[in-house]
Amino acid sequence: MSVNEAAGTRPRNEAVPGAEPIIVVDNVSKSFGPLQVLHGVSLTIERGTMVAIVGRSGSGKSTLLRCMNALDETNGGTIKVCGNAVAMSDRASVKRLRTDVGMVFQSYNLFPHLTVLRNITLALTVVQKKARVEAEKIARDVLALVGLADKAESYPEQLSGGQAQRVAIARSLALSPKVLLFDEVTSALDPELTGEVLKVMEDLARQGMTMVLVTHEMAFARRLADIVVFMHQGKVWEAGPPAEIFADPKTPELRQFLSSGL
Ligand SMILES: Nc1ncnc2c1ncn2[C@@H]1O[C@H](COP(=O)(O)OP(=O)(O)OP(=O)(O)O)[C@@H](O)[C@H]1O
Repeated sequence: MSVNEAAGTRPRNEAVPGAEPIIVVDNVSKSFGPLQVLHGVSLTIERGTMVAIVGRSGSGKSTLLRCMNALDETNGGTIKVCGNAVAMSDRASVKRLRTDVGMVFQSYNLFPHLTVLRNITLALTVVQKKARVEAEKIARDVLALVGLADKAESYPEQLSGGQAQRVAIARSLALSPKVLLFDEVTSALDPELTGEVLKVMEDLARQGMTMVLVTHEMAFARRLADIVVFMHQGKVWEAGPPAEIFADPKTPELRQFLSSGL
């Protein structure tokens, strides 16, 4: 099953001819009380690309991602997702955003009393009003996509952390999002489980899914991201293809970040 047929399979780190912007962040600021966390952030994310946001702890990476998905309100600037202006106060805009964007968090947020299959079909039947048979077909398809076809009847407590995170990814995929946001999805996992989640993300990227990830997995970003965004003190400090960002950092802040091994 292809997650984004229009983009198709292609090698990573290659520009998509005629790519269209899916997310446009323009001069966005965000404060929590007196603490200003984002300072005039601008960023364009094109369809079919993987963008990795990296930077030190507290540099505003997760806040930016949450603003893109209307989980945090901006204080200035604009964000458009699939042409839709994001505004937490506008219910229609948030509803549209929820169909266009899937988000996967560090914590898997699975319902413990529901099987894996029901965890995935829930939104399909309740939100998308699909018939149960159709919802289960979709759920089984996405479970196969993340390599967990045999876990449909399991309960979350019977899964490893890596499997639970793959179910969380499958649950997002089931809703056919146009873009997937990943917020440090491997940070809570042991190193041996991290690899299986990254493998699923790699497969999605190779199939052309538009993905934005906040990550500390620098080797993954270097190998697979089309664009790496380095955030520092609430600003986009440097952004570009991995070959530029990793091999030819322009600022001492990025050089220091890369050499710190984070
Ligand atoms: N809901 C909130 N209320 C108050 N302060 C917040 C809130 N969310 C984030 N912050 C603060 O905003 C700053 C940026 O946080 P953010 O989580 O965006 O950073 P980050 O770069 O993602 O860090 P990490 O890599 O540690 O997750 C931090 O100082 C954090 O304490």
